[in-house]
Amino acid sequence: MKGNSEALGLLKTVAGKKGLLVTASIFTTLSSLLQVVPFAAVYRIIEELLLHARDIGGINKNLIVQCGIIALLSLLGSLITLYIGGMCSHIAAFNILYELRVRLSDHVAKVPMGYHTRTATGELKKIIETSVEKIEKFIAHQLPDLVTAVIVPLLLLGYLFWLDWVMALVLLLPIGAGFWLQARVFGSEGGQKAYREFQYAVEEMNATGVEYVRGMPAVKVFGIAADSFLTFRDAVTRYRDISLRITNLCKISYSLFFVIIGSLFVFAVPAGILLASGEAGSQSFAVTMILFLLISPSLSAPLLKLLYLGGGMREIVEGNKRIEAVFAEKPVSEPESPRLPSGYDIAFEDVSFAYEPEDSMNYKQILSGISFTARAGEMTALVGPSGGGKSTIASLLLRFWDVQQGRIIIGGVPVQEMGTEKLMDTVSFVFQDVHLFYDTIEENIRMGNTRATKEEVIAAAQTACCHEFIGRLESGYDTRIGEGGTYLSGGEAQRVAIARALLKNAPILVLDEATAYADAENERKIQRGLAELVKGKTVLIIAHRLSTIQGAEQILVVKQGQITERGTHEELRAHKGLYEQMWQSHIAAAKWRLGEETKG
Ligand SMILES: Nc1ncnc2c1ncn2[C@@H]1O[C@H](COP(=O)(O)OP(=O)(O)OP(=O)(O)O)[C@@H](O)[C@H]1O
Repeated sequence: MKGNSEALGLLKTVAGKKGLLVTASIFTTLSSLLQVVPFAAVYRIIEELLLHARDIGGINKNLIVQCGIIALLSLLGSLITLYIGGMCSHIAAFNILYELRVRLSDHVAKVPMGYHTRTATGELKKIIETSVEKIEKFIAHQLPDLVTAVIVPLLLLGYLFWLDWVMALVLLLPIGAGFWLQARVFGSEGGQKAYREFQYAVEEMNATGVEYVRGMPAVKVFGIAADSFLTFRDAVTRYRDISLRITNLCKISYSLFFVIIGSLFVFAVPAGILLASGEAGSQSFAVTMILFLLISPSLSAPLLKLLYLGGGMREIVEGNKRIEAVFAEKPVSEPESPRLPSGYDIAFEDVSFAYEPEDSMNYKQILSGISFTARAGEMTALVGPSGGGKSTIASLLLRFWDVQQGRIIIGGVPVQEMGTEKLMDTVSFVFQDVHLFYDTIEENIRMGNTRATKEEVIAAAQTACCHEFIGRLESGYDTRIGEGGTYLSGGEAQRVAIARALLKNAPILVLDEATAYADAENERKIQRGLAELVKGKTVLIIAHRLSTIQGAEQILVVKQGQITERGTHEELRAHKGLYEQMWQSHIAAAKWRLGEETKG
């Protein structure tokens, strides 16, 4: 049943280009049929030659020329039909590939963030790249090859049976034995399990390899050599072990298959001699014998191809299973008729949340009973110890995850009922770790609003204090990030993100304040950009430096998933709780920094 549904999934993938694929199959079949015609022509020529062996002059030359022309034209026709079939299958394949990649990328952008946290980047990359690529290989190359590899031997065998069924049966026996040996290994439970393990080992090696390369700074800083990077090394070791196991498993059946199928004529010879002894002198038998010897190698080639195609098929069925698994991942739910918010107040009502489901081993309650209102046009700051749940609160507003209990409401409408598009239009997010895409600076800023003109992009960059450093780059706004060693400093990247958000101009702004870029000049510029950005918006800021949020209308202290204190800066200081302790540490740190600076 399971195998069937996988095959069905595969068929579904290719069904979209049915017309082209049927045309490809018809032309490839036609090409296979035409490949057999020269054998019939050769048969007629040999027959004619033997018939007049003692009387060369009596040979019907016209017949021989006709047969030769037929053989040539058939070969030419076979090539042309193969070309047309190949073109159709390639056009179908690249279109399917394109559609599949677009559908996959759209889908992965719609699934909850939980999926991305669970799934290694390398694994997803392999699915979108390699598994999809294999489908192209299958449709464009293997499907026509498969048609040829099945039809040509069937036709040739049919022809041989028609010529001499006993000798054809002698040839069929080793072919049957060869395939039986293969099926015994790869059809067995052990063989299939080994193959599945092999696929997982390849995937794991891919995923850990990507992580290893991405983690190169840590690898270098801590002096971790490739050999001691345990997960990657383990994955490579597992890949080697399973590859050796599979080689061991199929070495006998593979060698026997190769030897038997590759030397079919060897079986035709003794059978022919044995049969000939009964009909010595029969001319037609001699012709048949010669033809058997001629056709046997042509029979071997497509059968050997079938062996490779079998391996390819297994790979794409496995790859397709993974593609199906990505599609099976449920996207974030969308309302049937999205509702528009009537304002931009944010309200968290008794929100509780855990990243893992309750029955999971890793279950941990992250937020419990969070309730607050962030008013439109005001700044609400989230402060508190590391790991308290501040970023989690912010990401729930964007529906990176859905809450398990309670509601998050914007302008009177629960976020689930707004629809993702409207929600994303309503909220801007400036992350602590800014992600810049491999594109020009201009396009990186324009991501905030794809319809913005160049002038608007420049105006946003000016307000966010980026214009100056962009002007210093050789290609200005056309500089491609990551190309020719052009990378931005943390502070510069943060200002590009502010420019993006300015361009988007959404009424709600979530800011994850950067902690790392503390040099005074950068800090001043970031603050200037931010001051412009927050004007008139509902601002939810995750603050690490309390000085930046002193003026906030509301400060929420989040500790161990709960709001433990709330109020303005003055109210919280007067309360003399955790906020006051944090404030004192902040003052002390600021004094220490000032001391260091004056010393320097
Ligand atoms: N994707 C995730 N999957 C599982 N657990 C997570 C995930 N992200 C965060 N957590 C856990 O949730 C808890 C709250 O983390 P969160 O990042 O919200 O805290 P925070 O207050 O923003 O911390 P910081 O100030 O250090 O950024 C932590 O225990 C963290 O380990």
